[in-house]
Amino acid sequence: MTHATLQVALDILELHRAVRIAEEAVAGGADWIEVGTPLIKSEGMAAVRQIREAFPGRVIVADMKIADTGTVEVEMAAKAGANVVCVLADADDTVIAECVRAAHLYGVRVMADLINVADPVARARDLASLGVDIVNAHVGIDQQMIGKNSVDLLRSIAGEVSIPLAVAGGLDASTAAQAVAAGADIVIVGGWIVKSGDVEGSARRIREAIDAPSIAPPAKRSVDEEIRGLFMQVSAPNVTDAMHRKGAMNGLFPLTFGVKAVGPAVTVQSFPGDWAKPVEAIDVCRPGDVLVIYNAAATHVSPWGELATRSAINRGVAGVIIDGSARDVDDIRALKFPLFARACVPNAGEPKGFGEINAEIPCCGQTVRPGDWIVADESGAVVVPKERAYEVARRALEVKKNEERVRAEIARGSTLAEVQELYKWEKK
Ligand SMILES: O=C(CO)[C@H](O)[C@H](O)COP(=O)(O)O
Repeated sequence: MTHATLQVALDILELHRAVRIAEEAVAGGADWIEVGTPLIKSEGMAAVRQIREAFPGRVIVADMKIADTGTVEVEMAAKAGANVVCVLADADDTVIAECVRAAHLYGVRVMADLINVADPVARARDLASLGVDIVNAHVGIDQQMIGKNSVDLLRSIAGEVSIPLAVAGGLDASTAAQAVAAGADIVIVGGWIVKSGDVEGSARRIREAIDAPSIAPPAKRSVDEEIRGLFMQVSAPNVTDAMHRKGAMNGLFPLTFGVKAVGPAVTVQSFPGDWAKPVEAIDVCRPGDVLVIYNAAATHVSPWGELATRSAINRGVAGVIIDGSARDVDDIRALKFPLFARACVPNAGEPKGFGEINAEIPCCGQTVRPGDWIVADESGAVVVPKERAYEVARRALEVKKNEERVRAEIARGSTLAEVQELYKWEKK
């Protein structure tokens, strides 16, 4: 049976939470405890000291990401209680050599982090010959958001060096198992454990996956299917958080409840009272599209009603957003069709045929182009530029994951200000 080491990465800012989370992760089966770079930046070597005190018998890893002054940084981490100290693989050879010398002096090991290295195979060989103890096939959190994969990186270096291999970057139970099958000796997991609402249970699932890896081939999905799958898991607030509080449409209300609209936009430029283009646009939609209609914010006349909704359902339209009004809201609610508008008013207008389908439009304070992604729920609607849709969807899932652990801590009696140490982080 394989026994890879499970290293939990404490990538959080608050030391009091880090100790508790580490206890739960160890109870779930984590072997090594990493004091993550964000925790070191937030709390300094006090974090390494405190984790060492709390876990006297454990291997403690200090993710210093050393780029310069190798001796000083290895020394401070070792003296604080670390057994393994991390250096950037891309640091100059002089830095790596200094780290190795200092590590020998203080009886600790050096792990080199391949994040962003141009030629990982060649660099892994150099690192081994420079005396590094462990090479880490690491894809950073920002790189994960654009689809880079740490198991692919691990596969590229497996068998190229004889020192132990670690792997890190967005791993969950399934990818951790793949990593062990690909040759990982040390599996490093951050977010999937430490941001979880059930840290112990998540660590246990990873432990079981790496101890008895059963590898199901990942299902092949198009990028659009992946984006939709990700957006379906998150809320409109998660998405705007992921976009640094941008993208939200103003003045828009959900007119139907308990339903959500996710999909690429088909846009309509129309004029108050003229419902021809909004209705013609239904026939342009593919299943899963969201119809986004600019109707000049009119609140005295509706370009959309029940019959249009029934047509849209036939085409598989995922929802409708109107910078204007809608009518027949009672019937549309009964159809459970996602509809968002500024107002409801019973007046229809005339099908005159002015306007345009699939042109760039303004909508409730945002610009929407055909193919931009829409995520709309009872909090409102967010538009995501199509070029960033995958990245924003991944980041939105990170936002959601971050909230899981915070929610669990509030459920245990903490307040939000306590969990996030709000006073400490106020801008000075
Ligand atoms: O070093 C790191 C980020 O630079 C993380 O510790 C590492 O990526 C593991 O965390 P996650 O599983 O959340 O990716």
